[in-house]
Order: sequence, then C-alpha cells, then structure tokens
Amino acid sequence: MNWSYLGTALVIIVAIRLVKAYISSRWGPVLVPMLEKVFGTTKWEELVLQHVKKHAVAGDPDSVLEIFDKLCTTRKWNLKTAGKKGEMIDGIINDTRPQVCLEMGTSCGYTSVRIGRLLGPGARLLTLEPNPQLAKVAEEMVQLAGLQDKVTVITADTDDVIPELTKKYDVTDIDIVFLDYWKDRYIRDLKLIEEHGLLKNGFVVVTEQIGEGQDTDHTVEYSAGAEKFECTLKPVDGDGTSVGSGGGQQLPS
Ligand SMILES: C[S@@+](CC[C@H](N)C(=O)[O-])C[C@H]1O[C@@H](n2cnc3c(N)ncnc32)[C@H](O)[C@@H]1O
Repeated sequence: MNWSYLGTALVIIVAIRLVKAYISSRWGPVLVPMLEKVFGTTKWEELVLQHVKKHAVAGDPDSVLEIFDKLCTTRKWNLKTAGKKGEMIDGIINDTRPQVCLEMGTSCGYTSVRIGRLLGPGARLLTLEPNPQLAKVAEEMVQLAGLQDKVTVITADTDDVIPELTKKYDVTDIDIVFLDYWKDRYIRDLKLIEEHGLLKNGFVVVTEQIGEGQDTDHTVEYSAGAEKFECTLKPVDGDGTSVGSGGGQQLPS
C-alpha cells in the first residue's frame, strides 16, 4: 500500500469536511433562506413531494410509485422498501387480501401508496407517523395517488393510537401489521396490539430485517415466544434477509 497516497486522500477528506462545516455555519443562515426562495423549502420530504407532484399523474398510484422508484435509482436515494422489496410487499397483500392493515412508520407515504393501491373494496390501511411534517407530506402523497378513501394517515405515536384504535377508528380485527419504524419498539407494540385484542386469527406481520444475519431477530423472538399464537415464519426474499412476514394462527382457548 502506498502510504503517501493514503495520507493525501485523508488530508483532502478532512479539508473538505472542514470547508463544508465552515460554509454551513457561516453561510447557512444566508444560504437556507436563499434556497427556500428558489425551491420553496429546504426540507427533504417537501422537496420529494414537490418532485413527485411535478412528475406523477394525479390519481394514478403506480405513477406515484414509479417517480419514487426513479428517485432511488437516479438520485441514489436509499428507500429500503422500493424496488424488489416493494414487489414482495405487493405479493403479501395480494395473497392475504386484507380488510384492515396497520402500518407503523409512514414517512413520506411510499409504502402507504404501495399497500393502499392493492386494497379491495371496503378494505383500509391506517398508517401511523408521529412526525407532523412527514405525516402532512404523506397525506398529500395519498391524495395525489387518489387513495384517500382507503388510506388514513394518523399523526401520532403508536403508544397513543393503539389503545384508541377501536374507539376512534372502529378497528376490531387487524389482518396485516406492517412494522417499519424503530426496531426496539416492534415487540412492545405488537404486544400492545395483542393486549387490545386486535389481532385477527391468521394475522400477518410484515417487517424489515428479520431472520438470520440481521441485526435484529425481534419478530422471530416474539413469534416463537408468543403463547397464544401458533406462528409460521415466512422469509419472503429467498436469501433470508430484509422484508419478511410472519403469521400468527390464534390457538383455540
Ligand atoms: C423507515 S421510515 C418508514 C418508511 C415507510 N414505511 C416507507 O417505506 O415508505 C420510519 C418512520 O417511522 C417513524 N416513527 C418513528 N417512531 C414511530 C412510532 N413510535 N410510531 C410510528 N412511526 C414512528 C419515523 O418518523 C419515520 O418516518
């Protein structure tokens, strides 16, 4: 290894970082309002919304998804549920034909549109997002896709919504729970849903990162440990990684 090249590269990287930090601290207060004047905003989620609004066909969910997917390939945006994994989610929705889905972690509404567009007559998706800016963007995204009758974006934390699902949202049975937020909350919130008697016999849990080699086995652990359910785990992408779904068959009491 040529140490002088390595040393030069390190110096350049550090110098670039220092210049960036200097510019953002010194010029940030000037640049941000300037950029906001040009683009209307500097918040990434609003820029994504503007971009999708500009290029997608209103009322066509597939066109909304296509613009998101293109952002991932052309701008290298890492939306984990896009592309192949998105197709896996489609497969689960098509196989399960759910009436009620609960998504935890809406962000800009990509998966909400993805799931919402496949729901049959009368079926619905409730999606939870505690960040009000993201929730607002997701709501507009759902409207742009023409799915407002099927998808409800709820601006709140899971803790506040789960106990109110029956009273406020008339939910008694959930067919699919899609977990896509902070992983240390998965088991806790699944248990909360279960405590409120909301899991339908044969429910399906869809989540990112379960199974071998992943940084978390939470869902596996939950399924294996649950006493009331006989669970089947179905890794859906063949190599045991990323999106996975586990089902729970409630045993007769
Ligand atoms: C990975 S993103 C969701 C991506 C989205 N499902 C998609 O693929 O389009 C995770 C989101 O979970 C949200 N979140 C964090 N804590 C949450 C909670 N307690 N309940 C619901 N959502 C939460 C974050 O604000 C963030 O927007």
